[in-house]
Amino acid sequence: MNGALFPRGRAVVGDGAVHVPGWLDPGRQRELVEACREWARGPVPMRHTALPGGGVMSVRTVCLGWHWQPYRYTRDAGDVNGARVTPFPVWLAELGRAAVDEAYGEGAGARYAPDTALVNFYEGAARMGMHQDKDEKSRAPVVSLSIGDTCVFRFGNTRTRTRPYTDVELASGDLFVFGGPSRLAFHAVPKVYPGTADPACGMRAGRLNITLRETGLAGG
Ligand SMILES: O=C(O)CCC(=O)C(=O)O
Ligand SMILES: [Fe+2]
Repeated sequence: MNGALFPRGRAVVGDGAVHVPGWLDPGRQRELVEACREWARGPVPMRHTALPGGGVMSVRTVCLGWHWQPYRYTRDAGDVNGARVTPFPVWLAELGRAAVDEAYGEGAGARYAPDTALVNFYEGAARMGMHQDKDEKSRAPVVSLSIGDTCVFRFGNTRTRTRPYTDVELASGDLFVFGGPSRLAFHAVPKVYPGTADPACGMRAGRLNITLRETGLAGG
């Protein structure tokens, strides 16, 4: 229950969108934080993604398996240092399958084969505006894992970047899966609450979010 005064329950936020609070225990969170620290070192360093309009994203991101840059996936990080991205670990795909099982029921994750992860680090005033995850050819679910500070995760609809949407608090250890009719729903992180992370998660400050996806792209 994470010591919360009001234990947060599992919630279906939309058709195919499931929030499972506290899915990762503190030991698993610390392992993921350690892995993220390693991935952030390179060969492609964690960076503020440059946007086509000239701005940069406020979060810092490092990718596994395939490198995402607006708005495509490549093996090499042409917009950073040209290096090939860190391979997608087998154990992370297994965690993804367990997450899909947890969200949709035993066996649902059997064929889930994520081949890319975006690791986002939010510190200070970093946030993320309303967008769809639509650069993947596959429409397999997105698995989202959160560690560190609690945030507001805004989960909207597939038609507009405006209402109706639901604001959900994602805390350290929470799982959120969106697939099926919700796969292309607009979503955002309008706010992170600084200093809300339980130190047992392995982070002193900031928020980590790892999304697992299937690119639907072949080979390498
Ligand atoms: O940080 C989050 O919870 C969401 C991240 C996200 O939407 C993305 O990386 O596309
Ligand atoms: Fe997203």
